[in-house]
Amino acid sequence: MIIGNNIYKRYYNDPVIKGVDINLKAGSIYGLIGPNGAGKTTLIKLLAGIYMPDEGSVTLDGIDIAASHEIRSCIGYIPDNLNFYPTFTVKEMKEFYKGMCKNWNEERYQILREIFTFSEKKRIKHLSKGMKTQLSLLINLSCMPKVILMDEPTSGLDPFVRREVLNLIVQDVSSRDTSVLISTHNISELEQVSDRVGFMDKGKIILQDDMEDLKYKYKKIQIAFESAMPKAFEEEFKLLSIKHYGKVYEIVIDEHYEIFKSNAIKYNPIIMEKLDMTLEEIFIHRMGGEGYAVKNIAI
Ligand SMILES: Nc1ncnc2c1ncn2[C@@H]1O[C@H](COP(=O)(O)OP(=O)(O)OP(=O)(O)O)[C@@H](O)[C@H]1O
Repeated sequence: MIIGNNIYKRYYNDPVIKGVDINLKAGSIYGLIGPNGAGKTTLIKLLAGIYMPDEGSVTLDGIDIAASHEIRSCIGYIPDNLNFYPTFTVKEMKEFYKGMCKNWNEERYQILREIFTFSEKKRIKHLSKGMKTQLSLLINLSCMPKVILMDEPTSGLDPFVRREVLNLIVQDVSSRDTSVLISTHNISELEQVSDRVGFMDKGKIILQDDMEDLKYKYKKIQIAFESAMPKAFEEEFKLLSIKHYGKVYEIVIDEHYEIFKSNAIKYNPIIMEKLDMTLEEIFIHRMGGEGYAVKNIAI
C-alpha cells in the first residue's frame, strides 16, 4: 500500500499541495478527479518520488520513498507528456528500461507487445502521442511495479486502444494486486474502473470515498407536494441542491434514501422518486458547491 501522509508542496512560495492524505490500497484502482490546476499532476509526482514533499511523507509498504531508491523503483509512472529519448528506437528504449528495471519480465513484454500496433524499429520521435502512451504502459507493465500512477493515460488514445489499456490495468490489478491511481478528466471512464475516488480542488482532496459508498450516499430525488415545498421540509433535511420544474422539485441529498424516505413521508409528497447519480453528476455537484457552478453567459 502507498500512503501519502499530510503532504505539502510549494512551487517557489506558492502552496500547491496543502495537507493531502491519500492511500492507494493493493488490488485497487483510485480515480483522481479535479479541475485544471487543482494539483493532480503535482500530487502524482510526489507519490512517484519525482518531487519530494516540503512537509509530510510518502511511504510504500511502510518505507519512506524519499529514503530508498529501491522502493521508488517499484513505482511505475505514466506521465501526461512523455519525454522519451526522441532518437531511440522502441527496441533501444525497451533495452534501456530493461537494464534499469530489477523485476523486468521479458515474457510479459513480448505478450503485451502483440497487443499494440507499433513496430520495435520505429524511432520514438516518429510515434504518435497515443503510441507513446501505449509504449509507456508496455514498459511500465513489464517492469512489474507494485504501484502504477497514471496521469491522463487515455487522452489521445482511440476508443479501442483506450479500452485495451483500461482492460490491461484492470487485469494487472486483479492478477498481481497492483495499486493503481488514474487521474483523468474522463469521469465516466473512471466510473467504470475505479473502486475508490478522490475529488481534488485547490491543492486539497475535498472528498474521497469508495465508489460504491459515494454512489449509495448521493441521491437525486424528484419530489412534488400538493402545493409548494413546505418550509418545514426544507428545514428538516440537509438538501444539497434544489431545482424546481413546475410542481416537481429535484433535490440532492447525501443521506441514505430509506432513512430520508421514512422521515419525508409525513409531508405527504404526491411524488417521491429516487434517481441514481453518475459520478460526473456528483463531481459537478460537489464542485458547484465549491464555487465552480457553470455560469450563465447568455447576454
Ligand atoms: N513547475 C511548476 N512551477 C510552478 N508552478 C507550477 C509548476 N507546475 C505546476 N504549477 C502550478 O501548480 C498548480 C497545480 O498544477 P498541476 O499541474 O499539479 O494541476 P493539475 O490538477 O494536474 O491540472 P490539469 O488538470 O490542468 O493538468 C497550478 O497552479 C500550476 O500553475
